Parts: sequence; structure tokens; C-alpha cells
Amino acid sequence: MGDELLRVEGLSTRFFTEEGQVNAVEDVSFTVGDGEVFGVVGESGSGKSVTALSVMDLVESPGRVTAGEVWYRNADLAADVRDDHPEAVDGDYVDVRGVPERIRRSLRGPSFSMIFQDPMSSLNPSLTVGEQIAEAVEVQRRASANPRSTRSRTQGFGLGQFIAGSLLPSRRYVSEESRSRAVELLEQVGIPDPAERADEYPHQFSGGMLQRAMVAQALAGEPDLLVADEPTTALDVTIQAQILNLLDDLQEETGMSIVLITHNLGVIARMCDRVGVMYAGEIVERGSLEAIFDESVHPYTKGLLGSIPDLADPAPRLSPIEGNVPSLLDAEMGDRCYFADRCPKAMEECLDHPPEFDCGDGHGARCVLADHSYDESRALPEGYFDGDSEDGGAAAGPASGDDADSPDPEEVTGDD
Ligand SMILES: Nc1ncnc2c1ncn2[C@@H]1O[C@H](COP(=O)(O)OP(=O)(O)OP(=O)(O)O)[C@@H](O)[C@H]1O
Ligand code: NI
Repeated sequence: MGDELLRVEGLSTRFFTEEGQVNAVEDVSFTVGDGEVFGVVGESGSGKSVTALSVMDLVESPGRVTAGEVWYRNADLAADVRDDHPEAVDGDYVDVRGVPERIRRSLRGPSFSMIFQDPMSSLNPSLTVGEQIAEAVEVQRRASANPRSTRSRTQGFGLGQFIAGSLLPSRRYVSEESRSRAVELLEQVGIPDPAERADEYPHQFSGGMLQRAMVAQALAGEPDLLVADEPTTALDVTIQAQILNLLDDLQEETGMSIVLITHNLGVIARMCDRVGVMYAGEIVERGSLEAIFDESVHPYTKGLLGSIPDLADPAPRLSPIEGNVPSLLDAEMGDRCYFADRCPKAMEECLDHPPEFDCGDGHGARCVLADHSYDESRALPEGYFDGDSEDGGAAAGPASGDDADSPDPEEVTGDD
């Protein structure tokens, strides 16, 4: 297990909605090494953000993490919780889902920190940027000054606010030291005149500067792991590149690990060491950058690679493969491979839901092609799944004739 900071195993998250149970994240496993940048890529709605929120334990009702373990390597924490929660400790690793919520909450900031998809969900418009960052620093300062038993209460207070983006009515005392540390952090993330900018409100910041401020806020606790959910999506191309450079530099300076969520494979190629490709709530392929870009097995990954939006392309969303992302409603999901009806290589084997096959060297794919080669004689006829979204395909027969209008799944639009 060596240098892994985080080991996520079998994570599943569901939303219990009026329409039914939504399987937003299904049996997701991945690891993040020390100082590693792990990328999560996939189309809109594939479960990237919910995966991030699940790791951070920030899933809100009607959602709930229903299964899985999140093993975090922290020897001090392991020593602290070993007696009370032996089943949640494995050597220096702690399953953060197996410890009480107050302990889990205490990890947000100093252990795990997150940059959210929407800037305004983490900065409070009615407080100066400096105050908010100083508050995050103060929380961390108290945490490290206090023993863990009191730490969790302190942490809970500050971080509840940090996450909700609104201060509790009674303002906390924030030390002069924390204020000057906030200015330092603003400087570290490349904000000019940081002392003056600290006294400004979020609306006085441009998009790029606001993103930098959010990075500063997320780093205030000196986290081991930063989860960055589409940190550059809303920004124009030049600013995007600057923020990615900033994250790169900060990663090197601090040695932290990063989970970087994006729909842009160009960003993945630029930033990541290893990658998980998500589709319909699952990681369908994972491996090193080289494995994913040069030796991918899953036709979905290959489809994504067929149209890499580069950084100079402001296209906001990936939609390179014909067909739609399947419904994640449990009742509509069926038992087949969820990609089968868009897959140019769908075979009879794909009517059973594939496990993850090991391709060696940490490369895995949830696709039968990882196990045996494509056999044309077992190919499902084109249109096999047409008009069949309800019961997983078993009952659907071949579509009549060859329909010239039916979408060719191999065709990649590439112009999005
Ligand atoms: N509060 C909710 N209630 C019901 N379903 C939800 C809720 N939040 C997310 N989902 C479902 O979970 C699935 C995954 O959503 P998620 O936000 O993780 O996608 P994503 O990959 O981050 O997409 P994007 O690239 O658009 O941000 C979606 O199908 C979505 O409908
Ligand atoms: Ni998202």
C-alpha cells in the first residue's frame, strides 16, 4: 500500500428522491498517492461531484453514502481512534466513514479540503475575503493547539461555517496572526497587493482572483488532500491556464495530494499522474496517464479521447460520443454494461454487468474487452437497445433492417 494517502473502496452514494432511488455513485474505488494528482473525468452527470462530496462526507439529504470505505493515512489519527474504533483502523490508515461524525468533521480543513464547482458557494458575499481566509486559518490554528478531544468541537464550528458559506451570528475572535497569515496566503496564490485586497469583498474580485482566493481559503488548513471540483470551468482560457499553473506550483510547494475533477481531458493530460474515467456513476477505467491515454481499453475512454478539448477551446462540456448518458434511476438501470447501448463494440457478454478487470500496473477497466478480444460474431445488432430503457435490454430484439438515420456510436462529434 506504500505511499497511498487515500484508499477509496466500494463507495456508493444514492439519492432517495420522489422519482425513485438515484444511483449517483456506484461501487467506486480509487487511490491517491502522496503528492499525486488524481484526475476524475467524465461527462456531465457521471457522478464526479457526488464522488467528491462523498469522500468529503458532504452529501446532503436526500442523498446518502450507502456503502464503502475511505481509508486515510494519518498515524496520529490512527493512534487516537484505535481504542474506541478498532474496526476503523488498519495500521496507519483510518476509515473515516467508520469514525464518529465529529471526528470526520474535524478532518475538513487540516486533512481534506475542497474547492467547489461554484465559487459563490464557498465565499460569503457579506464578509471581506481576508476575514474569511483568516477565519479558516484560525480554525486550523486552534485545532493544532488543542488536543483532539476539544479540536473536533472547534473544527466543527469553523468548518460548518466554511462549508455553508455563512457565518454564525456571533463572530469569532480572529487573531492578528491569522489575519497576517491570510494576507500571506493571498500573496502565495498570486493576488497582487494582498494586504489591500484582503479588505475587499468577493464581488470586488474578478473571476480569476476569486478562484485564487478560494484556493487560498482551501489551503488555510494546510490539508493533506485537496479536492478541486472543476476549478477552472467558469474561467476564460488564459485564466484557466494560470489557475492550473498555480495548483501545480502549490502542489509542489506543499507536497499535498490533489483530486482534480474535470470534464476536460486536456486538463487531465496537463495536470494528473493517474486518472479515473467515470460513466453513469462508476469508474469505468482507471490507471496512469499513460495507461489511459495510450493503452485505454474501454470504448468510452477511447470515445472521450477522440475529441480532447484543448485548453484553447472554451467548450464547456464534453459530449463526444453519440447517444445519451443513461438514467441513473435504479428502476431503469438494468443489469447490463451501462455503456452497451452507445458502444461500438457491444457483444452478448455486455448484457451482464462487467466487473473491473485488472490490466496490470494499477490499470483497470470495467469492460469485457479487458478480458477477451472483440468477437464480431457475438456483436449485438445495431439498434438492439432501441426503445428499451426500462428493463436492461434482455427483452429487446434486433431493430428492423439497417436504419441509415440511427446514430453511429463510433462517430465522434469532436466539435463541442
Ligand atoms: N440532490 C440530488 N438529488 C437527486 N439526484 C442528484 C442530486 N445531486 C446529484 N444527483 C444526481 O447524481 C448524478 C451525478 O451528479 P454529479 O453532480 O456528481 O455529476 P457530475 O459528473 O459532477 O456532472 P457535472 O460535470 O455536470 O458537474 C446525476 O445524475 C444527478 O442527477
Ligand atoms: Ni460536477
